[in-house]
Amino acid sequence: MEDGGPPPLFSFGVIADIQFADKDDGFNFHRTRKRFYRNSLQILKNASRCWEEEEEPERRPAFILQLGDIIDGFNRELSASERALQTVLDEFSSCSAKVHHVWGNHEFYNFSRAALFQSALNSRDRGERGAEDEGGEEEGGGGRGEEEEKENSLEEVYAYHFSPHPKFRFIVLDAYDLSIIGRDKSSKKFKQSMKIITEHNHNEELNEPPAISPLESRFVKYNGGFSQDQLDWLERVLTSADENEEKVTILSHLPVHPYSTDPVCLAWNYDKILSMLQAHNSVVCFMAGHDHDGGYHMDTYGVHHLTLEGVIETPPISDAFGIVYVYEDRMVLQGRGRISDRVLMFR
Ligand SMILES: Nc1ccn([C@@H]2O[C@H](COP(=O)(O)OP(=O)(O)OC[C@H](O)CO)[C@@H](O)[C@H]2O)c(=O)n1
Repeated sequence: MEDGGPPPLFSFGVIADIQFADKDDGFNFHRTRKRFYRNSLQILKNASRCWEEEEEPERRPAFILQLGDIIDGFNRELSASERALQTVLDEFSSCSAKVHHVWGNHEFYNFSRAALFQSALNSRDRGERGAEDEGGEEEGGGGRGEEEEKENSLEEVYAYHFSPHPKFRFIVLDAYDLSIIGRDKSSKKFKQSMKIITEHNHNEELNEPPAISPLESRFVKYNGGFSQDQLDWLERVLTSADENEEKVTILSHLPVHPYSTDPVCLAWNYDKILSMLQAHNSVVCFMAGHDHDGGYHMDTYGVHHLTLEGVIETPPISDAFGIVYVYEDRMVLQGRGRISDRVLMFR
């Protein structure tokens, strides 16, 4: 694809739901899909090799997007979370590009939110602007008390943005900002999240989807949503991107368009974020993981919703990763294995 034309402006690698565990193959909850826990590392090796093989500087990934669920929750019960994470990170480090990590449900099965902030999975650089830097507070903050500091740390959001090339911006979102996994039970956000989920899901087991309608099925414990603070921050970042005529790609573990995924994998308040994306001309693409079958939809506003097929449910004869080549007017996804090639024209 694109042979003989001008080189891209820059390129990046994509991969989702690696869910590595040093464990024999198994199945998803309903035993409809096989999960290849060990082979997922082999697919990551294939990806690293492929990303490193690119020789032309503009085609070599400038960065990698890891869309969440880097190791499987089973590691927790095997007391192997740290070891498994290190194994996967070692594999990523054989690749010279910086990895931007998105957090998914399996991150929270293995680690507390506080531990994640301290870990290598916090890929936000010092220079990158995050949600708490742009909260609209007066400079100096007015001298917060100890209690307020404690409360704020419980409410922390893992969301930031970066610009790898003039006029292009990538935004990492925290889709488990509102969630009953990963939030401290004493936090306001946990209580708010419990209220949201129990208003919609009356099952004793909150991982069991409500059967009222396909869209309502998203109110499960293994999903989450975006707090109003995070949405307000995103609104400000997108307004600034519109003014600067940037092209914005948003990254989240959870998809937000019902046609880009099985609705059971949607973010709880997908509708709020969707209308915001559609109102900002700068937004060109929303990338997610979580639904291991993958999905794609270009909405009526021309925003591309790409849900990447998960490594964990990819049989050893195949692959699941890609390289995206970015041009002035489009992004060209070259997929490997079960990920399809796609041309994503900018609106
Ligand atoms: N009906 C269900 C479904 C799941 N569970 C339990 O919920 C946890 C998370 O499920 P799991 O399928 O492992 O989550 P993934 O993020 O790997 O996959 C998301 C989508 O399924 C991909 O398409 C787990 O503990 C299940 O046992 C449940 O109790 N009841």
